[in-house]
Amino acid sequence: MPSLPTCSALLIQVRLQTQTAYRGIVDCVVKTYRHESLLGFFKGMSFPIVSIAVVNSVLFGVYSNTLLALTATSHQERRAQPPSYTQVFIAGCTGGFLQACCLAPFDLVKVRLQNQTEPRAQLGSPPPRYRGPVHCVASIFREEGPRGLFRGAWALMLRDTPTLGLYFVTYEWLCRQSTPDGQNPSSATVLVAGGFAGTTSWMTATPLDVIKSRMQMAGLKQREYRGVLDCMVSSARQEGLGVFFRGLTINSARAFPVNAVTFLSYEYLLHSWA
Ligand SMILES: C[N+](C)(C)CCCC[C@H](N)C(=O)O
Repeated sequence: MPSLPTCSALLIQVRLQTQTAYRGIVDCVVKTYRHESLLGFFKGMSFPIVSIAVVNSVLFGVYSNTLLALTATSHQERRAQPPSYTQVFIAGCTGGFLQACCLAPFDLVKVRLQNQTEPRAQLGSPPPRYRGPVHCVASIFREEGPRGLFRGAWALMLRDTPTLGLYFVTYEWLCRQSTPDGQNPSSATVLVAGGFAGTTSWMTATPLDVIKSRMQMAGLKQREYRGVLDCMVSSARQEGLGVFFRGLTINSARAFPVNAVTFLSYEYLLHSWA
């Protein structure tokens, strides 16, 4: 997960969405590398390494337990009596909503650190605003209050609730399309269906992802927004409708391999524990 391609994709996505200094993906990569060296691409990634495990357990745990409650069929019986897509969607939305609550403060810290463009500490150069994740949490707490740690949380919940519903529906649908009735999907099917589920979900999530990142940066140097709607309207007025698609390419490309592996691990764990 914390590989160079993954970290760079996440960093570039956030910078393209919240800063106007870059002309596109390549320009952002070049400027980051020149100014901050290879290490610059890993900025803000130490917290996500911890939070990914927590957040994914909440998402998949809540999803499968909600499905269990809705259908009253255990995981083993599920291939013979598959849940309806509405049930899958509701369970996905529930998982998405609760994972967003856990993700909010971690994601805020990640975005703030990723947006620091200062090169690594050099003698005589002014230090960056945040020295690291813990210092970042403490500074936000001090400067913006405890609620400051949940800046952008509403936008995050709006982004994740429906799009994670769609995530599980896409996955289930693709698996059922390519698997004979009553059988378990093959590993190849799981990888492809998981990949497409990630890409579809990220494509639909991108407009609100831009708004979420901008709201997380507000309170620092950028202007304050009155809410999600205000941020949408003023971003679109100033930069045109294209603003809602910033980071789309990079989000969807990164999502394929990441979610292919995520679903393969999920299916593997379900079968080895059930
Ligand atoms: C809902 N939204 C599209 C935002 C995320 C869905 C996929 C989550 C996964 N951990 C990933 O990072 O790709």
